[in-house]
Amino acid sequence: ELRAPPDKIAIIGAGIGGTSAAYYLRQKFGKDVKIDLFERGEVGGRLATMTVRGQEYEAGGSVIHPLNLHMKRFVKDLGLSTIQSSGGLMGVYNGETLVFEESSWFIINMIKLIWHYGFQSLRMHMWVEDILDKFMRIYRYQSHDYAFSSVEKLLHSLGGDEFLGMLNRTLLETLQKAGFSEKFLNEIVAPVMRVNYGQSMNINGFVGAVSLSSADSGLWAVKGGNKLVCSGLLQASKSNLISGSVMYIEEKTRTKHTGNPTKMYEVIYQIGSEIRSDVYDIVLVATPLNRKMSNITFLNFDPPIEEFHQYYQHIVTTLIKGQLNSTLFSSRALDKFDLSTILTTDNSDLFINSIGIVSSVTEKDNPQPLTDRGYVWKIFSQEILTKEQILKLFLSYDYAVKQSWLAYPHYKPPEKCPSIILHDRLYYLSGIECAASAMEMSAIAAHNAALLAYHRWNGHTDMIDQEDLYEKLKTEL
Ligand SMILES: Cc1cc2nc3c(=O)[nH]c(=O)nc-3n(C[C@H](O)[C@H](O)[C@H](O)COP(=O)(O)OP(=O)(O)OC[C@H]3O[C@@H](n4cnc5c(N)ncnc54)[C@H](O)[C@@H]3O)c2cc1C
Ligand SMILES: CC(C)=CCC/C(C)=C/CC/C(C)=C/CSC[C@H](N)C(=O)O
Repeated sequence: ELRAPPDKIAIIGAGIGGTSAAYYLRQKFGKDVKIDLFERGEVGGRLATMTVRGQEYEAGGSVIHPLNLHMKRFVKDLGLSTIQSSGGLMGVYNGETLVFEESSWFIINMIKLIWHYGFQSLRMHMWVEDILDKFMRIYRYQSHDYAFSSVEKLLHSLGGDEFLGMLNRTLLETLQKAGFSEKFLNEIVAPVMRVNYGQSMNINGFVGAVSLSSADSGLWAVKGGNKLVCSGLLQASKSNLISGSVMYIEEKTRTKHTGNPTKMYEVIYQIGSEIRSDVYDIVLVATPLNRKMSNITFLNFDPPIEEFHQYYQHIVTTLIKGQLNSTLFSSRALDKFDLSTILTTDNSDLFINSIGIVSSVTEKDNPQPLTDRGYVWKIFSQEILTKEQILKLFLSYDYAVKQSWLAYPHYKPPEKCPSIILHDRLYYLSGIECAASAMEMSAIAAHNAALLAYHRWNGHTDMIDQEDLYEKLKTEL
């Protein structure tokens, strides 16, 4: 039996987490609930574009895995189009030389990989596929409406103790134990961690596997920019966008129309210089809770809401239109240099994590030079590049634009993930980033939080934290 739906729900943050939460909450609670979505910056959050010579390029979250089914579903439901990310040829630079270079011939590439690393590349592919296979169980659970009250319980339901173990050990320990060689780890795995998460192989094994899955074929992006998914979900959910910054959330007792005193949440926010507030039955926080990023204070909760101190990694995205100084990486002249992405090994002397040619958000998979003076290159670095560093990388350039991010958690296993249930009807989505930060992870957390809020509202405890779900759903068929 269902209780009357809540009157009002607040969501804080209009990135992919907050907007997909609005979408799923609307599906569960129906048309009558009022959903307010608070955003202090741009809708999209870490999905954003930068403009170079009138063309837009992804500056934050850019590629989506072919098996990221929530993202795929959003694009379909919202009537958006996709673009395949081709990537081109990749090389790995160690500060002195290219230690590995892809070939455009599939067979030559295979021979090169086997020559350098034996069959480790194939073994790695199989290791990642096995993890992805288990990870995919989440779609089955969520399509049957099951929810989890913690990130650890969610991961355990997917991959049992193996997944929890991955959260508690470094990728390096996990892969060394699995028998991968130092050479393969340093020359192939570490560069993938640097381009994706700006960190070393000391990140947890789970995020390491997510990162390695980005080497699969079939990656894609949304035509016009990935952030279109967020604006589309906002519109489709018929939520009310409030362009303000949430400062406090306070527990309050209010007498509702039933005449009963009810615990509610007051959200106090700032628009320009004006402070306003409103009360809600349910609140979802869809932004990392720390002083530097969201700066939200919880008032008068008993017991108090714990403080979160997750440190987020600083990453700079720089887009440069220019002619690469290929001699920095190889003795070959520019016209013989066919790499379009250069990853780097874990070398502290290097001032970039990666550099690669990028397509605009409207181009098909084959990037074109904007003029004969060069392609647009995307560089990831730990710090803002100096003019001297840019001039080292490019023979000439005529446009540069940058964006600094507190991009993703600084992973340091063992990871203790923050609670999803912060208080009776107060939920936290972004804690899932402790396992891995990616668009799909935020969408999964959003679906889970919407289901959790719905079942807890209606007292459906049997739909929460069910053990052995995989077996149960198998026999249900
Ligand atoms: C450079 C970079 C590259 C990436 N590449 C990829 C990739 O290729 N593929 C992939 O899957 N993922 C990628 N990611 C990760 C992905 O972008 C994020 O995991 C995802 O976008 C997080 O979405 P979110 O909604 O959870 O958080 P966010 O996008 O951070 O949204 C939170 C929102 O809350 C708002 N907010 C914060 N505090 C307040 C407040 N007090 N009041 C009101 N609003 C507030 C913020 O302004 C923000 O818009 C990348 C990230 C970065 C930075
Ligand atoms: C969640 C699962 C199962 C898969 C996601 C795989 C994926 C697309 C990971 C990428 C994560 C990430 C943070 C990438 C950052 S850099 C992306 C890209 N190389 C770029 O150049 O922008």
